[in-house]
Amino acid sequence: MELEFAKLHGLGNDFVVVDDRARAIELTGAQVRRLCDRHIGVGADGVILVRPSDDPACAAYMHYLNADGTLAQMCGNGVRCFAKYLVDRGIVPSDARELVAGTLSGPKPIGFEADGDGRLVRATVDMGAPTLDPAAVPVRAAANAVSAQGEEYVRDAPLASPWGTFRFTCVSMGNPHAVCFVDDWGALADELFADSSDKRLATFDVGRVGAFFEAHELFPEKANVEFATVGPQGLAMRVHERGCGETLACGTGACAVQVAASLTGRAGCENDVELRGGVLHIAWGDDGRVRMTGPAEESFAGRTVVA
Ligand SMILES: N[C@H](CCC[C@H](N)C(=O)O)C(=O)O
Repeated sequence: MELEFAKLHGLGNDFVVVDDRARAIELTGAQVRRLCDRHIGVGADGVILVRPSDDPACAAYMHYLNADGTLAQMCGNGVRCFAKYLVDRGIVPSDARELVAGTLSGPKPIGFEADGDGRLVRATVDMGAPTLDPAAVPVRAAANAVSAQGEEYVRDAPLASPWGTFRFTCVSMGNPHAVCFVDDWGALADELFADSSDKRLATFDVGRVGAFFEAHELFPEKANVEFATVGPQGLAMRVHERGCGETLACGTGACAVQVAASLTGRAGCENDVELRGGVLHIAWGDDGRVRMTGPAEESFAGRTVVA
């Protein structure tokens, strides 16, 4: 099958975007994996199919597939790229300055800035309210689920691993996240985010450690795994994504880190979140909704064949 595609990214979290408004494309897991392969395919962290929405309020529907071919409920960087795809191609007028994206985790209102050529530059996505109920994240209830603001959630749950015990706070942004703050690791926190040649950095492989917890029995639908720290400039994180591996950025992950930092008293409700690919601004509002602001860029467009 021949596919026309556009390659877009949000802070280096990159996607193959395909216009499927004709609702004519069904990709197998093998086809998605081939498209995302960085040697024999286009190369990406995921595939976005732009589909018609059943909801008249939505400009279109984002069907998101991870690089391993699995379906995901939401993609924060992806939905900004999805909006850019719609605006840059005139599917949504650039002077509209807002649109609603349909997603598996519900409609997401998006406000955007366009440049003089009518191309989307930055967007603020209303990601909705986080879900903390363990059964809904989902995460198997852990002994240390604590009540906070009348809610039960999994807070700093200790999980053993070959590399030591990590404590996770579990949040859903439509998709499951396990957030570990390394602030109590002292020096390792700095090395985790520095390009240190220190041997401990070599042994602490975010991808390897993340993969261990991604598939942990505590997470029935697996989990996106974030390692974060709190600094004077705000929050910093690295992420191992479910169905993908370590990525340069993760929008829902940055939202989950912000929520977990606030819940556990480590930070206020609005921060810059530094990722390897750049900075997102995340605000958890008084209305309980999380808003994410960041860029979206198009790298190239092309045509490819998937068997
Ligand atoms: N791997 C995620 C989906 C992509 C999320 C990420 N790319 C983002 O920007 O939110 C999952 O399986 O839930």
